Amino acid sequence: MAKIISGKELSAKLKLEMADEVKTFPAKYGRVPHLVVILVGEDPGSVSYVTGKAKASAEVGIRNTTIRKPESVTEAELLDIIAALNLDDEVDGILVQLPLPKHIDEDKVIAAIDKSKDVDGFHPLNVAALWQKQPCTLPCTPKGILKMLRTAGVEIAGKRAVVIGRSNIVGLPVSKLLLDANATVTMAHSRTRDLAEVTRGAEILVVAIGRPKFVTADMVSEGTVVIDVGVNRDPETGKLCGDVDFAAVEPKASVITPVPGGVGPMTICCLMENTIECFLNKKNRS
Ligand SMILES: Nc1nc(=O)c2c([nH]1)NC[C@@H]1CN(c3ccc(C(=O)N[C@@H](CCC(=O)O)C(=O)O)cc3)C=[N+]21
Repeated sequence: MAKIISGKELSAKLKLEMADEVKTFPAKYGRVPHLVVILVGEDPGSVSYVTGKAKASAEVGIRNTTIRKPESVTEAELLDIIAALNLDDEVDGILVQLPLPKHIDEDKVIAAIDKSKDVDGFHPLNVAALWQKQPCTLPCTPKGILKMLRTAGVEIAGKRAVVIGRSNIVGLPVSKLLLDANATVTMAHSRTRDLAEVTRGAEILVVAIGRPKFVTADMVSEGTVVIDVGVNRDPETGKLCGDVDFAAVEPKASVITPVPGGVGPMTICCLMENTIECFLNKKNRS
């Protein structure tokens, strides 16, 4: 039987702690932190995530503005909105929900956000700072994963960690954080030969490839710590499921995260934390 790390419970506890802190801000700083989320289009997944972010903001006492634009919005219009938010002293965090429609250059939009308001940690200057071990805003999902590992008492130093997936938002940064925590990190992906052989060597396995129930019991060794970053629809049941076949893998794992209720809520929790950090950095600069 594995120990199941509940991201839902951990994030609830952390949000309460943040709410206590945010309560003290109006007296100290004259206002609470303000997060602006930009949502383009009507994708039900994106709408649901953005709703989750607004709900968490309310719980923590963070002011949340969601700007909704139609799928047809132009890149220029989006860049104008970001430029105005960059200049607005009452805005601490800017998040552009991804993915964006194909006619918009995502990299250009992310780079347009002021680094000091980049609560996602996606800006090239934040990415560079992460890889140079300089102070930076950490991307929310990798940050949440490390928090879960620490809370569960998982020792990282010296361990063999395997990360499946090499995206800018999860695979690459979580690999870097594990490396900084002194794990020996293998970055595996869709083109890795003998993937099961590689994953069987993992003591910590982080899965972020976006394929429902991709990791099966034969790919995991007894006692492995399994972190499931997937948010997929099960093609058979239509229910939310991870990249890991939880029912099959859980009995072999020592520690495992569920979907839903695992990494997802921690991602949102870290977004709240990053918004508070950006707010405090600004207040301490002025
Ligand atoms: N600029 C940007 N920043 C992001 O952080 C970002 C993004 N774009 N685009 C999409 C991905 C995905 N993501 C999730 C956040 C929370 C849950 C989450 O809380 N999931 C719940 C279930 C939610 C449900 O029921 O649909 C859970 O796992 O328990 C999932 C996925 C953030 N992302």
